[in-house]
Amino acid sequence: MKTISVSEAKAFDLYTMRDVGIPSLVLMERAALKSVENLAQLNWDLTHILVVAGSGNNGGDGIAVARLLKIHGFNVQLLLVGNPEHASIERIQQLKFANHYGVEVIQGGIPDWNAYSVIIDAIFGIGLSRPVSGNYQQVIQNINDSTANTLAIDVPSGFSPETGRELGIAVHANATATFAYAKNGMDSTTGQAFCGQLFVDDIGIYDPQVIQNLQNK
Ligand SMILES: NC(=O)C1=CN([C@@H]2O[C@H](COP(=O)(O)OP(=O)(O)OC[C@H]3O[C@@H](n4cnc5c(N)ncnc54)[C@H](O)[C@@H]3O)[C@@H](O)[C@H]2O)[C@@H](O)CC1
Ligand SMILES: [K+]
Repeated sequence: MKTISVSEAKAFDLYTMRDVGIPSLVLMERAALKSVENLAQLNWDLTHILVVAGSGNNGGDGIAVARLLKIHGFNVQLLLVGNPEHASIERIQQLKFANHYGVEVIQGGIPDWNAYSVIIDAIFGIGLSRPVSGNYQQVIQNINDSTANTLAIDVPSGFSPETGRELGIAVHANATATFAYAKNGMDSTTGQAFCGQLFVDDIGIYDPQVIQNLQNK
């Protein structure tokens, strides 16, 4: 299985948005569509879904997933974590889209984490850059302690694709929908323990070398 580093993943994202010109939101929508497709393939009990969204683009992916699930009539709720002042542009836009569809955003804490049959982990993706602490740590602990099945978006939050281990604490996902290519460390035994069943989803982001080869054909 081809695996890439975080810097490669970021470089491929940038190449796709800047050199190819596919907008970030388009990639985000494709990531959300694929994640919902993966969720449908898992045959899990989908009666009560919680999406936990961070303040970056991983959170943006998660909010888009919540919107799609809402449109399809699922009982889905959204918990926003992180500082809204630091929210990325796309994450703000995704919340606007979700509000248009009336996606329920939970204010305050979660009374019972075991009330959910599925938790979607969209806290951190490849932007994780330091050990998880504070409220994030508590939320990830709650996710791991809950009886729900967990689907991680792109990377289990807190898992470092650089080291293949957790940075402080990481989500133990039952499944992970990663985009473009598997990330380094995901194919190690620890990586598999954190990712669970791995889906590698094509969302239109490719290694530039692959594109060069096509152009030279
Ligand atoms: N436009 C794009 O680049 C795309 C990005 N995508 C998604 O966006 C993700 C990357 O998004 P971002 O780069 O916004 O980063 P993340 O959403 O992974 O992380 C959010 C922010 O958390 C902060 N952070 C990092 N470690 C932390 C810690 N330990 N405690 C507290 N805060 C911490 C960082 O400032 C980071 O920007 C990917 O994993 C993927 O899910 C996909 O939608 C594909 C398109
Ligand atoms: K995640």
